[in-house]
Amino acid sequence: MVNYKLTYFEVRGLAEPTRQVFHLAGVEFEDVRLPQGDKKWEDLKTKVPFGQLPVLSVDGFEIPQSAAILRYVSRKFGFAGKTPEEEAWADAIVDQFKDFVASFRQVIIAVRENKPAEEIERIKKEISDPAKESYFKILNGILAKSKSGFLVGDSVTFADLVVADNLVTLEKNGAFNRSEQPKLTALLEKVHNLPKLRNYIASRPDTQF
Ligand SMILES: N[C@@H](CCC(=O)N[C@@H](CS)C(=O)NCC(=O)O)C(=O)O
Repeated sequence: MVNYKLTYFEVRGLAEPTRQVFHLAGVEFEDVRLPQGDKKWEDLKTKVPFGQLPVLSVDGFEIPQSAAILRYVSRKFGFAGKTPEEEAWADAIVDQFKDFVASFRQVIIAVRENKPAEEIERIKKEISDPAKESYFKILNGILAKSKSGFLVGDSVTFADLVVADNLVTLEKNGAFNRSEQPKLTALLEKVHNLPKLRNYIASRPDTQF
């Protein structure tokens, strides 16, 4: 049996879609969640391939970078799309998600740097709000044409997991309102009600990110 160990911090963040692929596939893995500020991290940081987490160890072979890890497990367990074209669409949606997240990073940095509230509001209005509008429009357009209710093809892919988990984060941080987004809400609920995910979602640690 292959030994999988996924190491990350005590949040959903960049590791959550990969955790969900393991649950969907019914494949056992060690889900290591280091508490923020854990002293172990100082030492581990010098040892992991790119000095950051998440890292997936596969029988001791370490893979860094969350997107590479997620694609690797999704391909291996059948959640990457059923054809090269579906795989390309799953990748495209995740790339679009990354563009959107980049717009939010500026708000997070401004908050961290204790920038005045007006400055944070300005960044939101000029960068994050239009980016969210465009991202939601793209996703709604895809879902309007989807027969399955999933973003790609007729079954769940890692693109659905990435988008759904980000909707959770947006909702927890006041940037996603279910009553305003029926299609995205249906996607989120569809993913969370997948029989192999339902129990995990209900029992996982509740975190802001
Ligand atoms: N592009 C990388 C980013 C990884 C990253 O930023 N990891 C953060 C946690 S979300 C980290 O390891 N922070 C601790 C540090 O840099 O010391 C990925 O997607 O895996």
